[in-house]
Amino acid sequence: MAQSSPLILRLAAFSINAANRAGKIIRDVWSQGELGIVDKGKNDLQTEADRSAQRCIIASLSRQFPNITIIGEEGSTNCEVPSDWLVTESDESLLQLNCPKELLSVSEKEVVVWVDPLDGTSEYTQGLLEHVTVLVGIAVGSKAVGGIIHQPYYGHASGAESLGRTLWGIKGIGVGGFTPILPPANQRIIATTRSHSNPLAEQAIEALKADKVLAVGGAGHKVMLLMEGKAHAYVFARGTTKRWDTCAPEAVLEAMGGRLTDMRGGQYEYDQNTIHENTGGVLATAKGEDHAWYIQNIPENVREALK
Ligand SMILES: Nc1ncnc2c1ncn2[C@@H]1O[C@H](COP(=O)(O)O)[C@@H](OP(=O)(O)O)[C@H]1O
Ligand SMILES: [Mg+2]
Ligand SMILES: [Mg+2]
Ligand SMILES: [Mg+2]
Repeated sequence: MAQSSPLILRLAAFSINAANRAGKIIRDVWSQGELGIVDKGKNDLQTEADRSAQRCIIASLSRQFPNITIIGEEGSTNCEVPSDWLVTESDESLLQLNCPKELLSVSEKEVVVWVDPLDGTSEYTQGLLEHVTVLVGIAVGSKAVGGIIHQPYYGHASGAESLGRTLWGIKGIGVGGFTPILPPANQRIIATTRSHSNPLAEQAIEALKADKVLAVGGAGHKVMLLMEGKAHAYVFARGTTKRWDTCAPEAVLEAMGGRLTDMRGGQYEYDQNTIHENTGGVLATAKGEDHAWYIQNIPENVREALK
């Protein structure tokens, strides 16, 4: 790895390969057919794919970057992993990018990486494989600055021979791995949860009078819909996603001009001492300038409930 590249670029370049490796583990667990499902709470599933993908990512990252803080959804994990899960190479194309001044001299101690090894577990267990993503979010201080979203089953529905793609974004640099498309003007398409709604979350969606509501799995998947012009907003008026669900999606979306905040427009913090719950819900827009409209049109009782 080119040691001369700034840490943020080396970390993002390495995380791309780690997320790709985790995606292969997710496909392997699925095709072997033993999902090993555990319910961590109420409708809060974990599978062997979540556990193994997290071990792969954390073991690989912590060997390469021993002084960064890594927080993964599936808790502290045993870092002894099969040798073929250990990633050692990076996606070289990122190392040549121009790094913005404010990120040039970031040190490992300032970095927190938020890992969601498998986002959309509920949908994964039901075979809705295109909803699944692997999320690696990079925070400096309390800000989400970079994100990797790997979609292990991209191409599955169209019968593609080689599956998977990896999207990335770094604030101040831009995005890669896909072509950003703005959603159609004069329409309102809203993406929301498929498996974790409640009456308050439904009330918020109804108040926004969408032309179409897309109820799909995964925070990563919903933000991808915004980035590819398939939805205008992602609205989830419930405080049950966590920082690893939003760190990478926020960074990639904001690197291309969108926004992701709580339902009142407040930015989440991603430093190592922050709480994990996104207690204020999730509001993301493809065009950041639309954000204020959504905040204004979300009923006051919903915003109050998510304080
Ligand atoms: N009530 C709840 N309980 C557990 N997890 C929840 C939840 N509401 C949202 N989440 C998690 O937030 C992410 C996005 O939710 P959704 O797909 O419903 O929009 C998923 O991440 P994971 O699949 O990584 O756990 C989901 O499990
Ligand atoms: Mg989960
Ligand atoms: Mg998740
Ligand atoms: Mg997960």
